[in-house]
Amino acid sequence: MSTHSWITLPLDATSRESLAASGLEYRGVEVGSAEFVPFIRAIARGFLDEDPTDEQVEGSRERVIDRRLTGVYDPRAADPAVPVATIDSWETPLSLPGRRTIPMWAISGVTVSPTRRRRGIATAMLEGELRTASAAGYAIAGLTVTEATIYGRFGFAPAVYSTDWSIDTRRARWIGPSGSGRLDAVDRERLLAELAAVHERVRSANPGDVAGWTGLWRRIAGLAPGGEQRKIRGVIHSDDDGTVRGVMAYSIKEGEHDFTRGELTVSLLVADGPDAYRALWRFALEHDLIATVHAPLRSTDEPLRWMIADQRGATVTTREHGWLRILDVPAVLAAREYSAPASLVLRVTDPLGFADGSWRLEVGSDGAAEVAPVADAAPEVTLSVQDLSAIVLGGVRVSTLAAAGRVQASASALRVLERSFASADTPFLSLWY
Ligand SMILES: CC(=O)SCCNC(=O)CCNC(=O)[C@H](O)C(C)(C)COP(=O)(O)OP(=O)(O)OC[C@H]1O[C@@H](n2cnc3c(N)ncnc32)[C@H](O)[C@@H]1OP(=O)(O)O
Repeated sequence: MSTHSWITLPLDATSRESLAASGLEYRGVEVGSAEFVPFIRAIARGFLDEDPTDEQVEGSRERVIDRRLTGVYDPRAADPAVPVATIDSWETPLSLPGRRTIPMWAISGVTVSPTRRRRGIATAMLEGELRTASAAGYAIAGLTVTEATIYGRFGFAPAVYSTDWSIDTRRARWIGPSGSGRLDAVDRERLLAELAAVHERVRSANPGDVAGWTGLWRRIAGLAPGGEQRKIRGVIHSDDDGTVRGVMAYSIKEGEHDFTRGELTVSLLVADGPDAYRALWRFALEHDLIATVHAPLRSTDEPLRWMIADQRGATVTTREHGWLRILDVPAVLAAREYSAPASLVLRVTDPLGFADGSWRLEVGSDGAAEVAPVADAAPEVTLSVQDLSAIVLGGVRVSTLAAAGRVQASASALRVLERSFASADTPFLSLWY
């Protein structure tokens, strides 16, 4: 059984009391306990999934083995063993500009029963998570979302955007350079191992990325129970020395009335270097009988755009994806690397208090920052914790937020902040967590 320190942290007393005032119990759930099965069934109900089979419930033990599971129970409910609300959380390294990482409090599995919605249960759980994380010394929290309307009120903001690609293969036509190395089809067990290994090697170069986990790799590799897992196929790219440099999990939908109109969906493509990146994309785009390639959750800055003859052959939609919430301003700002010197006082507003205050940011020519609270200096930049969380990876420009009326600063302060916060690596999060 897992013994990670975050799993055994006490439940937040304020949330426990506020839920108790409504007759609800706030309880931790152990993965090995009898409460686990109804907990997983409640999550499935909350996410509008089918009621999971026993095999799927068992499979999900591995998915959440490292997580802190918390349920809200109503003793008067028809079945009081089924929580009326769920949430799970765990520590994961968050990649920051400069190939640094910081421990992040990741949150997932937020559901409230449709019979108990809009009574403040999610608020109690989320504020409880933030207080627990902050008290335990976590400087930042993060999540990916079902709806972009839920988490702003808790201080979260999108810091990583993603793109979904739909490529007409004949029109787009591959014109990229060929690289060295070779491609091999692999079975799903090997696919799982290579997805985990290559992603682990490259994630620090992608600000906003987090560590994967076994249950995730099993699902992406087609080894989780249920669904259309047997459709998943895998291909790896090895360099001339035989080292695996890239891996792609994909599935194919056969053309129904015309065999040449098949569709290939890239569920995950991870490349450690340009040769693997090129070879895997070329494999997808030049696959026989494939008219359309779908690739969700790609970067906003894919070199692929420049490797096709007709950029309009690819329909690319952009969406917010990775949401962050700063809890400790000095710790987060000092953890990343900066692109240019800066000396500014930032006034950060935070209705929940964690990040509220005035902070002097001093960035030296070495790209390192020192951050300290200041009591009496006039702020040069005033922004909310949401806005600071949005810009912290360098993927959202502070001048964009200022133009949107969200950040107040002089033009010169904005320029300094923007140059300093720019990241050489584009933020990229290829996973849902
Ligand atoms: C990280 C993740 O797990 S993302 C997954 C989120 N979960 C889902 O999408 C599953 C389906 N939805 C649900 O289970 C619930 O509707 C939840 C969890 C989103 C919200 O739970 P509730 O207990 O109803 O939220 P709660 O009552 O605390 O609402 C707090 C505030 O958020 C607002 N709110 C809640 N849900 C939404 C929403 N989906 N869109 C917009 N506003 C919302 C409420 O109106 C309320 O606003 P107010 O404070 O101004 O009155």
